[in-house]
Amino acid sequence: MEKITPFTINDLAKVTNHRSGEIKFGEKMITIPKDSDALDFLKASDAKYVLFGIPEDIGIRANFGRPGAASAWESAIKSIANIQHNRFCKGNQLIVLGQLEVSKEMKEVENLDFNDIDDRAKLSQLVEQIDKDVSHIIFNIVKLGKTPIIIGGGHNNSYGNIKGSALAKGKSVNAINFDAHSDFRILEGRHSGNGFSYAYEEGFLKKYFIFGLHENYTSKSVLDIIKKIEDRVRYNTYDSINIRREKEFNQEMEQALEFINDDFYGIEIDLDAIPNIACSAMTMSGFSVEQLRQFISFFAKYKNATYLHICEGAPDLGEDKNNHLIGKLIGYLVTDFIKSNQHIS
Ligand SMILES: N=CN[C@@H](CCC(=O)O)C(=O)O
Repeated sequence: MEKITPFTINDLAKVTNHRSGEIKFGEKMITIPKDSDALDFLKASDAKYVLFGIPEDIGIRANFGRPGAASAWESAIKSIANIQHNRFCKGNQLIVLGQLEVSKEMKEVENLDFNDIDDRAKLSQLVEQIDKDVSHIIFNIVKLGKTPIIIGGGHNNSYGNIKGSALAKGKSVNAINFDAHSDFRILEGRHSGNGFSYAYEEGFLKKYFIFGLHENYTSKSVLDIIKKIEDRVRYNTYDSINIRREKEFNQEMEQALEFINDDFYGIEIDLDAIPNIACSAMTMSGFSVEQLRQFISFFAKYKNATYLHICEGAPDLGEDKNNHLIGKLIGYLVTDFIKSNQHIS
């Protein structure tokens, strides 16, 4: 776990806005004490959820996307620290582990150009390095029986989440992905558009359900590939649910659950499925924030739910005056997950 920059009690105090008569998450969340071994501390702690940030957008750069997702972690932790600790949700269920140390890599990619073949190869190599670190950290958290809540970063990190979970569980795992895109693109070198196809190909991902694909942004070749493996990879489309109303949102969630709930599963949330959220692939059409919150609440309430990953939000691509909103949204999603999951032992 040497690639983690811990989030200290002082860091937490700095982002918590104290108000008399109120108790904020930042006053109750648990941090790893200085000089203590993170794994030993996690093992001894009663808290079930481990919050971990991945402040990178290298996978997005390697996918010809718009950088900015590296800023989501800072925005999210500031918002989460200021959620009220009360009877509905308690801050002391959360251990703030810290963030993946990627500052050197982020510096290295600053001037790389996707259109240059050598630069592109370099970007993919760095994504592979991040994959190793993420899978190692997720492996350790899941192995201890804890539930990681991961704030990205690009959707390339689905690979490390799935691999780490599979290694910890000793078998391949399932995933449900709330996303406008399949991220099941060809194995052309790692980037944010092929985390699931690499995890599938390498035997870490067993069954995969993509919830709410945007028909306009899914290629014929990906649709053809998925069709051939429909015993293991299924999807529905946003257009068929919310536009043409051929399918019903709640029934679709039930069907997706039936598909993935035969084993451990990860919950993957790509914020580019939600309209007007600053993201690399920002959209004006998609499921509402309420539908996303209901989705997380629904899939979190089963014992097979192994982790939550929220990614691709990019406050740095948003309006200056309201760049706290993505963090605030992530705060809602994190607490929706915990509220629904906390009763499972
Ligand atoms: N994680 C996002 N993946 C999408 C991005 C699409 C885009 O940049 O337009 C994909 O590769 O399909």
